[in-house]
Amino acid sequence: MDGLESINQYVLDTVITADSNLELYEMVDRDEANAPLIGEHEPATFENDGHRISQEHDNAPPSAFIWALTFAAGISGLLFGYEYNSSLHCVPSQTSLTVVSTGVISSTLVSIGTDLGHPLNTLDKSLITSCTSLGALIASPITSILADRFGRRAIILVADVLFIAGALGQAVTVSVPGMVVGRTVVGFAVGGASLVVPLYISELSPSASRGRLVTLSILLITLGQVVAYFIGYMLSMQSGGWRWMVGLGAAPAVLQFGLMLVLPESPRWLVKADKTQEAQKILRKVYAVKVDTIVDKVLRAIKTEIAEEEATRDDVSKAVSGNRAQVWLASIRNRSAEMFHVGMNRRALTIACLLQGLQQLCGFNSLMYFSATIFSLLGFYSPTMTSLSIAVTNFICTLIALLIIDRVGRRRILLLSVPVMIAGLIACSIAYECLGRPTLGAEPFNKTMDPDARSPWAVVILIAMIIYVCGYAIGIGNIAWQQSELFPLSVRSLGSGLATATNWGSNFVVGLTFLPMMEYLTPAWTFAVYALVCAIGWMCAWGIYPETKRLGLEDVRGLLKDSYGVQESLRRAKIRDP
Ligand SMILES: O[C@H]1[C@H](O)[C@@H](O)[C@H](O)[C@@H](O)[C@H]1O
Repeated sequence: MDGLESINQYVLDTVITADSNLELYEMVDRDEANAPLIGEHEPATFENDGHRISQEHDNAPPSAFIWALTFAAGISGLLFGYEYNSSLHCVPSQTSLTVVSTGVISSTLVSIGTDLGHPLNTLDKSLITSCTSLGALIASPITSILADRFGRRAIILVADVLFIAGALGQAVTVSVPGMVVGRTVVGFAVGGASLVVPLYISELSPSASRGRLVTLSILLITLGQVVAYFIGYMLSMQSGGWRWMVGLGAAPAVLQFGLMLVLPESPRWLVKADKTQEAQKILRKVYAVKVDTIVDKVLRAIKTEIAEEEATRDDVSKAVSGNRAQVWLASIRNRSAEMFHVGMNRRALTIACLLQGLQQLCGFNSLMYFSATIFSLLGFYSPTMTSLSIAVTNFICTLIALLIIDRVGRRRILLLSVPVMIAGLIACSIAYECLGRPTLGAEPFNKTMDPDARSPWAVVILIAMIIYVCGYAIGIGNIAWQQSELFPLSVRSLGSGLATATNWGSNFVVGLTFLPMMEYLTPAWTFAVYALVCAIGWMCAWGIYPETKRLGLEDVRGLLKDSYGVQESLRRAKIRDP
């Protein structure tokens, strides 16, 4: 047995023979902290008993407790999808493109009309539709800091209160400023929840089902979007139906608030907050085990990670003194410095921002929100139903992603699905071109087509859009939200917050540029630009996104220590999944 093997053996022995007595963890000293963790750094560990233990556990299905917890936390996703979509159903968009289509059956299902004191002008409409994304953009980095200080669960509870206040505020408002305030409050809730829910779920999930469980919360976003269509459609005949539409968002938030009161905090956050006993209790429920071997292993890995982080922090940052606020501010400064100065954290941030940027800059949301308009311009009899097919496809394909993500792997799914998106976009672009510029080109882009004169190319566009949505939903639509697993505990919340802000920032940019691009660049070129964005994103992901399926959260950082670890991750994935 050489030196390395004996260290591994030592680690294994400690893990295998450890009883549940937590004093063991108080013994984590520097030497132990330096030893490679099971599954980390050294390939040899994958062939020994440690791997067997972890595989046995890995293959066990997630416990009923963790499914229930994920559903409860995922209600935020439902709210995110529903609330975000509902404003787009209530407010006609600001350009002639939609104004014309409202005359047909438009994406504007339940219109505000003059209910806010006067007919909405362009500025009102822009403010109402954009303040939610802006609120989310501001809230996500701030929330990331608060989630470290107060815990993940506390943030979900606060987000629920904001969802309720924002939804009710919008439902009763009689003025445009009131609506803008309501939507901004909802934006804060969406920003906070979209960051913290995947973070909370990934910190609670067993490694082997982490991908699936995080994807469940994304599935609920897509369900929220479908529900928004249905409710909008059902309320479209009633005057003031929009008030019900936005106000209904409060109901799931009340339910989630109640559920979250009885659900536990993230065990990783608890260990960091020196509440190891509590963390151990939660992990036992998560893994549904009577014997503590796996629970001990996970706890030990978390403790070791924290010990390693402490050891690498310089003395100046450790020696912060002053009142509580000063210490807190200093710790935020230190964490930000750690985020950007430590290579492994910087690499994690680059990957996470790349994926979130790609998720939005590929144009998906604008295409989805304006699909009814586009379909009415293309001469479909029922554009609302046609665009509902897009939302339903998004939901079904996210469900497929949920079923395969932990088996096929994030990287592989992403690299296979982005080309499908590109194919769909190029087909859309060509079909628009073939449809002929005089009808849908730069000048009369907003001219509605007579259904009887509908060209077969319109059907090609519908099919191509569905292909694009399939690629999106199976891949980047949910893979970007696996972001939290890339970061070590000390910067996990901050890193996820910055990546989430990249998502909302890009969402905002696409929202602003989509319609001008459609009008001035023509639809064909707009689709071509999105295809180019996807191609660039694919190349970057191919170069820097490692495979993380089934790796423990504490193991992922080992991959990014000295490089992006793509080759190493593929080698490990092969060993884990021969
Ligand atoms: O992951 C979600 C999901 O794919 C939604 O359908 C989309 O609207 C969101 O922007 C995205 O973040």
